[in-house]
Amino acid sequence: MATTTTSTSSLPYEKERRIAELAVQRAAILSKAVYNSKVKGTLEKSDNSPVTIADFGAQALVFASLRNNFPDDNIIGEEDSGDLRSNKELASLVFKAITEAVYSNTTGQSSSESSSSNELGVINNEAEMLDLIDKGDCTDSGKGRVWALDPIDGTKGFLRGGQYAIALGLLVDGVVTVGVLGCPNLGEEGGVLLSAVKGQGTVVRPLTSDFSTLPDPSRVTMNPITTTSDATFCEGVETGHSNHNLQAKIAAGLGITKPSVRYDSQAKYAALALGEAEIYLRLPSSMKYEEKIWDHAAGSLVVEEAGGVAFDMYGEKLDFTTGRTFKKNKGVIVMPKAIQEDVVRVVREVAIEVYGGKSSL
Ligand SMILES: Nc1ncnc2c1ncn2[C@@H]1O[C@H](COP(=O)(O)OS(=O)(=O)O)[C@@H](OP(=O)(O)O)[C@H]1O
Ligand SMILES: [Mg+2]
Ligand SMILES: [Mg+2]
Ligand SMILES: [Mg+2]
Repeated sequence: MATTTTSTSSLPYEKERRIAELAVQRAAILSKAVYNSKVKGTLEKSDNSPVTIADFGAQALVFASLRNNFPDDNIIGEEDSGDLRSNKELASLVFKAITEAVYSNTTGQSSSESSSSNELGVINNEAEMLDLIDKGDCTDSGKGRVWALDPIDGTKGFLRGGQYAIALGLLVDGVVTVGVLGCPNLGEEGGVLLSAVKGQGTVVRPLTSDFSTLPDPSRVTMNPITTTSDATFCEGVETGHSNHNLQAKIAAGLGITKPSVRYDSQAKYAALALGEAEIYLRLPSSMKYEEKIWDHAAGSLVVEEAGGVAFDMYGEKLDFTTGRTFKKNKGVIVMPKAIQEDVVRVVREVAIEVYGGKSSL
């Protein structure tokens, strides 16, 4: 990892970055508390994917911070309160988890929390929590300021003690302008918090258990490789989310022989920004699946500001203007700028051969 210390001064989107970092850090503290408790409250959603107390609680906490500081902004969030309104017992467990992890005196964090809780927003009761969770129902991502939140990305990874991320991005007229990724199981003990503002680079800090503190940032840049055969892939763990056989074919085309790093969630983007790997490939297992914008907003900016690019599998820019899901993109490839031509050429050829051209979308 290449790091240099940066200094802070008044910059565009400074407040957005700071509030987003603190909000993600607070949600990370909650997620760790849920992981360490016996009750995870896991439910299966209609698409057969899991959701837990940590997903609902993190969404409520981050939205409390956004509503408190940027009340006019729109929000897109992965979760809604439907499953909690029909399961009062689970709703109470989510509120209890938030209260114990964030507001209770027993955590030893109450003094720092009380000084920052006004700024980060307080959730007073269960009804307020349920209403907050539903603030993420925006469907238009293309105009004005819209936050995109994945409260727990990689819920399966979270449940098995693997990688997961709390991912928050701010779109301004459909362009990702601020991106924050909290990765509690990545890098150093306690995890890392990465953030980027468009045009200002990417920084990393340790995630702390102190609600009001952001440790000093260090600048991060992707590994400056210039030859594809020097690259390591970062791939998903879940075989159903990405076509790993095709990825092997692409590896051969690029001369890549090193074993892939396998992580759940947007921790893959973080791994690239931190120099643990160089190429992230996500080829669709089904052309019917539309990628969610909250699975890529924060991560794509974190990588781009560290010297990379994020495209679809046809080598075109990710278009975040199409609502809650990508309608004009299939598959995602991420790499350092220096090798983008070679990677795009090889992936595009395979994509056209296997899935058909872009006109088939
Ligand atoms: N079929 C299919 N194809 C592609 N993606 C899917 C699919 N089904 C689910 N999802 C989304 O994958 C998100 C988790 O992605 P991961 O990066 O952790 O998966 S993987 O490890 O790379 O396979 C996961 O995010 P979370 O629900 O936040 O965990 C889903 O939004
Ligand atoms: Mg999910
Ligand atoms: Mg996700
Ligand atoms: Mg999620």
